[in-house]
Amino acid sequence: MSDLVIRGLHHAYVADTPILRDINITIDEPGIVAIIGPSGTGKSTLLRCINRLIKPSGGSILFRGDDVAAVQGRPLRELRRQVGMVFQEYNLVERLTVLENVLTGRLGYMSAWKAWRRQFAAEDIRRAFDLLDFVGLGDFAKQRADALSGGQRQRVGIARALMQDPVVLLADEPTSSLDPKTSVEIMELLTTLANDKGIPTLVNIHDVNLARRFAKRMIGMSGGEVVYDGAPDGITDDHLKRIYGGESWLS
Ligand SMILES: Nc1ncnc2c1ncn2[C@@H]1O[C@H](COP(=O)(O)OP(=O)(O)OP(=O)(O)O)[C@@H](O)[C@H]1O
Repeated sequence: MSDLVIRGLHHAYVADTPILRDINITIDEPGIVAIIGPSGTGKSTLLRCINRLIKPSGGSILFRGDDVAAVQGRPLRELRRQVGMVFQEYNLVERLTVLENVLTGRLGYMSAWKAWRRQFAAEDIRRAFDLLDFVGLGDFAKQRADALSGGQRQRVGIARALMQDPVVLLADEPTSSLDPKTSVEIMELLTTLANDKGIPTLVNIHDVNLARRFAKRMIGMSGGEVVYDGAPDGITDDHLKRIYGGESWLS
Protein backbone atom coordinates (compact mmCIF):
# COMPACT_ATOMS: atom_id res chain seq x y z
CA MET A 1 0.00 0.00 0.00
CA SER A 2 1.36 3.46 -0.88
CA ASP A 3 2.40 5.72 1.99
CA LEU A 4 0.56 8.72 0.61
CA VAL A 5 -2.00 9.00 -2.20
CA ILE A 6 -3.45 12.43 -2.96
CA ARG A 7 -6.42 12.49 -5.32
CA GLY A 8 -8.34 15.45 -6.69
CA LEU A 9 -7.16 17.67 -3.84
CA HIS A 10 -8.36 21.23 -3.97
CA HIS A 11 -8.41 24.03 -1.48
CA ALA A 12 -9.70 27.59 -1.27
CA TYR A 13 -9.16 29.72 1.84
CA VAL A 14 -11.80 32.11 0.50
CA ALA A 15 -14.79 30.98 -1.58
CA ASP A 16 -14.20 31.25 -5.34
CA THR A 17 -10.45 31.83 -4.91
CA PRO A 18 -8.92 28.38 -5.48
CA ILE A 19 -5.36 27.95 -4.24
CA LEU A 20 -4.87 24.22 -4.92
CA ARG A 21 -6.52 22.79 -8.05
CA ASP A 22 -6.91 19.06 -8.62
CA ILE A 23 -3.62 17.84 -7.11
CA ASN A 24 -2.84 14.15 -7.76
CA ILE A 25 0.36 12.77 -6.23
CA THR A 26 1.35 9.28 -5.09
CA ILE A 27 4.32 8.83 -2.77
CA ASP A 28 5.44 5.25 -2.26
CA GLU A 29 9.22 5.32 -2.14
CA PRO A 30 11.80 6.61 0.31
CA GLY A 31 13.92 9.58 -0.74
CA ILE A 32 13.52 13.31 -1.28
CA VAL A 33 10.65 14.67 -3.36
CA ALA A 34 11.31 18.37 -3.96
CA ILE A 35 8.34 20.66 -4.56
CA ILE A 36 9.27 23.80 -6.45
CA GLY A 37 7.20 26.73 -7.67
CA PRO A 38 6.84 30.49 -7.34
CA SER A 39 5.81 32.23 -4.12
CA GLY A 40 2.10 31.99 -3.51
CA THR A 41 1.51 28.97 -5.73
CA GLY A 42 0.30 26.82 -2.83
CA LYS A 43 3.32 24.70 -1.81
CA SER A 44 2.91 25.38 1.92
CA THR A 45 -0.85 24.99 1.62
CA LEU A 46 -0.29 21.53 0.13
CA LEU A 47 1.93 20.44 3.05
CA ARG A 48 -0.52 21.93 5.57
CA CYS A 49 -3.34 19.91 3.97
CA ILE A 50 -1.27 16.70 4.18
CA ASN A 51 -0.65 17.07 7.91
CA ARG A 52 -4.14 18.53 8.34
CA LEU A 53 -3.10 21.83 9.85
CA ILE A 54 -5.85 22.91 7.45
CA LYS A 55 -8.86 20.93 6.26
CA PRO A 56 -8.87 20.83 2.47
CA SER A 57 -11.96 22.01 0.62
CA GLY A 58 -12.15 18.74 -1.32
CA GLY A 59 -10.42 15.61 -2.55
CA SER A 60 -8.72 12.84 -0.59
CA ILE A 61 -5.36 12.36 1.12
CA LEU A 62 -4.92 8.65 1.78
CA PHE A 63 -2.25 8.00 4.33
CA ARG A 64 -1.58 4.24 4.16
CA GLY A 65 -5.21 3.85 3.19
CA ASP A 66 -6.79 6.22 5.79
CA ASP A 67 -8.22 9.47 4.47
CA VAL A 68 -6.59 12.30 6.43
CA ALA A 69 -8.93 14.79 4.78
CA ALA A 70 -11.99 13.07 6.30
CA VAL A 71 -11.01 12.15 9.90
CA GLN A 72 -11.52 14.21 13.06
CA GLY A 73 -10.63 14.02 16.75
CA ARG A 74 -8.56 11.10 18.03
CA PRO A 75 -8.07 9.33 14.66
CA LEU A 76 -6.80 12.61 13.25
CA ARG A 77 -4.31 13.01 16.13
CA GLU A 78 -3.11 9.44 15.58
CA LEU A 79 -2.60 10.04 11.87
CA ARG A 80 -0.97 13.42 12.38
CA ARG A 81 1.69 12.12 14.73
CA GLN A 82 2.93 9.86 11.93
CA VAL A 83 3.62 12.90 9.76
CA GLY A 84 6.86 14.62 10.82
CA MET A 85 7.19 18.32 10.11
CA VAL A 86 10.33 20.43 9.65
CA PHE A 87 9.89 24.22 9.45
CA GLN A 88 11.77 27.12 7.89
CA GLU A 89 12.01 28.91 11.24
CA TYR A 90 12.64 25.67 13.17
CA ASN A 91 9.73 26.22 15.65
CA LEU A 92 11.80 25.24 18.69
CA VAL A 93 10.93 26.19 22.27
CA GLU A 94 13.80 28.60 22.86
CA ARG A 95 13.98 28.32 26.65
CA LEU A 96 14.08 24.51 26.63
CA THR A 97 17.22 22.44 26.18
CA VAL A 98 18.06 20.71 22.93
CA LEU A 99 17.17 17.33 24.48
CA GLU A 100 13.80 18.63 25.78
CA ASN A 101 12.99 20.02 22.34
CA VAL A 102 13.69 16.66 20.73
CA LEU A 103 11.54 14.90 23.33
CA THR A 104 8.56 17.12 22.50
CA GLY A 105 8.34 15.05 19.30
CA ARG A 106 7.03 12.26 21.53
CA LEU A 107 4.19 14.23 23.16
CA GLY A 108 1.61 13.01 20.63
CA TYR A 109 2.16 9.44 21.87
CA MET A 110 1.68 10.20 25.58
CA SER A 111 -1.38 10.55 27.78
CA ALA A 112 -2.40 14.15 28.50
CA TRP A 113 -1.31 13.71 32.13
CA LYS A 114 2.15 12.38 31.28
CA ALA A 115 2.57 14.97 28.53
CA TRP A 116 1.67 17.80 30.93
CA ARG A 117 4.17 16.52 33.49
CA ARG A 118 6.75 15.87 30.77
CA GLN A 119 7.09 12.30 32.07
CA PHE A 120 9.10 10.78 29.26
CA ALA A 121 9.88 7.07 29.26
CA ALA A 122 13.55 6.07 29.75
CA GLU A 123 13.44 4.50 26.28
CA ASP A 124 12.33 7.84 24.76
CA ILE A 125 15.17 9.69 26.48
CA ARG A 126 17.70 7.13 25.24
CA ARG A 127 16.30 7.46 21.72
CA ALA A 128 16.46 11.28 21.87
CA PHE A 129 20.19 11.04 22.69
CA ASP A 130 20.68 8.60 19.79
CA LEU A 131 18.88 10.94 17.40
CA LEU A 132 21.00 13.87 18.58
CA ASP A 133 24.08 11.78 17.74
CA PHE A 134 22.54 10.98 14.35
CA VAL A 135 22.06 14.68 13.50
CA GLY A 136 25.55 15.56 14.80
CA LEU A 137 24.52 17.30 18.04
CA GLY A 138 25.51 14.65 20.58
CA ASP A 139 27.46 17.20 22.64
CA PHE A 140 24.67 19.79 22.71
CA ALA A 141 21.89 17.93 24.57
CA LYS A 142 21.96 20.16 27.68
CA GLN A 143 22.31 23.49 25.85
CA ARG A 144 19.34 25.82 25.55
CA ALA A 145 17.90 26.01 22.04
CA ASP A 146 18.42 29.78 21.91
CA ALA A 147 22.20 29.27 22.14
CA LEU A 148 22.37 27.43 18.81
CA SER A 149 23.12 28.57 15.25
CA GLY A 150 20.44 28.30 12.56
CA GLY A 151 21.92 25.11 11.13
CA GLN A 152 22.10 23.53 14.58
CA ARG A 153 18.50 24.56 15.28
CA GLN A 154 17.36 22.92 12.09
CA ARG A 155 19.17 19.72 13.12
CA VAL A 156 17.20 19.81 16.38
CA GLY A 157 14.01 20.31 14.37
CA ILE A 158 14.87 17.25 12.28
CA ALA A 159 15.67 15.12 15.36
CA ARG A 160 12.34 16.22 16.91
CA ALA A 161 10.47 15.17 13.76
CA LEU A 162 12.23 11.78 13.78
CA MET A 163 11.26 11.31 17.42
CA GLN A 164 7.67 10.96 16.16
CA ASP A 165 8.60 7.84 14.18
CA PRO A 166 7.12 9.46 11.09
CA VAL A 167 5.93 7.44 8.12
CA VAL A 168 6.33 10.56 6.00
CA LEU A 169 8.35 13.70 6.62
CA LEU A 170 7.29 17.14 5.36
CA ALA A 171 9.85 19.97 5.25
CA ASP A 172 8.57 23.47 4.48
CA GLU A 173 11.50 25.48 3.10
CA PRO A 174 13.96 23.96 5.58
CA THR A 175 16.94 25.83 4.12
CA SER A 176 15.46 29.27 3.37
CA SER A 177 16.87 30.84 6.55
CA LEU A 178 20.33 29.28 6.17
CA ASP A 179 23.55 30.21 4.36
CA PRO A 180 24.46 28.20 1.21
CA LYS A 181 26.96 25.87 2.92
CA THR A 182 24.65 25.10 5.84
CA SER A 183 21.77 24.62 3.38
CA VAL A 184 23.74 21.89 1.61
CA GLU A 185 24.55 20.23 4.95
CA ILE A 186 20.88 20.21 5.97
CA MET A 187 19.84 18.78 2.59
CA GLU A 188 22.55 16.11 2.97
CA LEU A 189 21.13 15.19 6.37
CA LEU A 190 17.54 15.07 5.06
CA THR A 191 18.68 12.93 2.12
CA THR A 192 20.54 10.52 4.39
CA LEU A 193 17.54 9.98 6.63
CA ALA A 194 15.11 9.82 3.70
CA ASN A 195 17.21 7.08 2.08
CA ASP A 196 18.78 5.22 5.03
CA LYS A 197 15.77 5.35 7.35
CA GLY A 198 13.47 4.81 4.39
CA ILE A 199 11.25 7.85 5.05
CA PRO A 200 9.63 9.53 2.03
CA THR A 201 10.37 13.25 2.51
CA LEU A 202 8.53 16.07 0.74
CA VAL A 203 10.59 19.26 0.71
CA ASN A 204 9.28 22.66 -0.38
CA ILE A 205 12.28 24.48 -1.70
CA HIS A 206 13.00 27.67 -3.65
CA ASP A 207 16.54 26.76 -4.70
CA VAL A 208 16.10 24.76 -7.92
CA ASN A 209 19.77 23.73 -8.09
CA LEU A 210 19.70 22.42 -4.53
CA ALA A 211 16.50 20.54 -5.34
CA ARG A 212 18.08 19.01 -8.46
CA ARG A 213 21.15 17.97 -6.51
CA PHE A 214 19.35 16.08 -3.74
CA ALA A 215 15.88 15.08 -4.93
CA LYS A 216 15.08 11.78 -6.61
CA ARG A 217 11.84 13.27 -7.88
CA MET A 218 10.69 16.84 -8.47
CA ILE A 219 7.19 18.27 -8.49
CA GLY A 220 6.79 21.64 -10.16
CA MET A 221 3.73 23.70 -9.24
CA SER A 222 2.29 26.75 -10.93
CA GLY A 223 -1.02 28.48 -10.27
CA GLY A 224 -1.98 25.83 -7.71
CA GLU A 225 -1.50 22.95 -10.18
CA VAL A 226 1.17 20.31 -10.67
CA VAL A 227 2.81 21.05 -14.02
CA TYR A 228 5.85 18.74 -13.70
CA ASP A 229 6.25 15.47 -11.82
CA GLY A 230 9.29 13.42 -12.64
CA ALA A 231 13.03 12.98 -12.48
CA PRO A 232 15.23 16.00 -11.63
CA ASP A 233 17.25 15.61 -14.82
CA GLY A 234 14.02 15.68 -16.86
CA ILE A 235 13.33 19.33 -15.94
CA THR A 236 14.16 21.58 -18.88
CA ASP A 237 14.30 25.37 -19.20
CA ASP A 238 10.88 25.15 -20.85
CA HIS A 239 9.49 23.45 -17.75
CA LEU A 240 11.08 26.12 -15.53
CA LYS A 241 9.56 28.87 -17.71
CA ARG A 242 6.17 27.21 -17.35
CA ILE A 243 6.60 26.90 -13.57
CA TYR A 244 8.02 30.35 -12.81
CA GLY A 245 7.07 32.38 -15.89
CA GLY A 246 9.42 34.64 -17.89
CA GLU A 247 12.92 33.60 -18.81
CA SER A 248 15.38 36.43 -18.10
CA TRP A 249 16.12 34.88 -14.69
CA LEU A 250 17.29 31.65 -16.36
CA SER A 251 20.44 33.13 -17.97
N1 LIG B 1 -4.55 31.38 6.08
C1 LIG B 1 -4.71 31.89 4.86
N2 LIG B 1 -5.83 32.59 4.54
C2 LIG B 1 -6.02 33.09 3.31
N3 LIG B 1 -5.12 32.97 2.30
C3 LIG B 1 -4.00 32.30 2.55
C4 LIG B 1 -3.73 31.73 3.84
N4 LIG B 1 -2.51 31.10 3.78
C5 LIG B 1 -2.04 31.29 2.52
N5 LIG B 1 -2.93 32.00 1.80
C6 LIG B 1 -2.78 32.39 0.38
O1 LIG B 1 -2.67 31.18 -0.37
C7 LIG B 1 -1.75 31.36 -1.45
C8 LIG B 1 -0.72 30.24 -1.39
O2 LIG B 1 0.08 30.43 -0.24
P1 LIG B 1 1.21 29.38 0.15
O3 LIG B 1 1.88 29.89 1.38
O4 LIG B 1 0.65 28.03 0.17
O5 LIG B 1 2.19 29.51 -1.10
P2 LIG B 1 3.69 29.03 -1.28
O6 LIG B 1 3.79 28.48 -2.67
O7 LIG B 1 4.09 28.14 -0.17
O8 LIG B 1 4.49 30.41 -1.19
P3 LIG B 1 5.97 30.69 -0.60
O9 LIG B 1 6.89 29.98 -1.51
O10 LIG B 1 6.11 32.18 -0.69
O11 LIG B 1 5.98 30.19 0.80
C9 LIG B 1 -1.18 32.75 -1.32
O12 LIG B 1 -1.89 33.60 -2.19
C10 LIG B 1 -1.48 33.13 0.11
O13 LIG B 1 -1.66 34.52 0.25
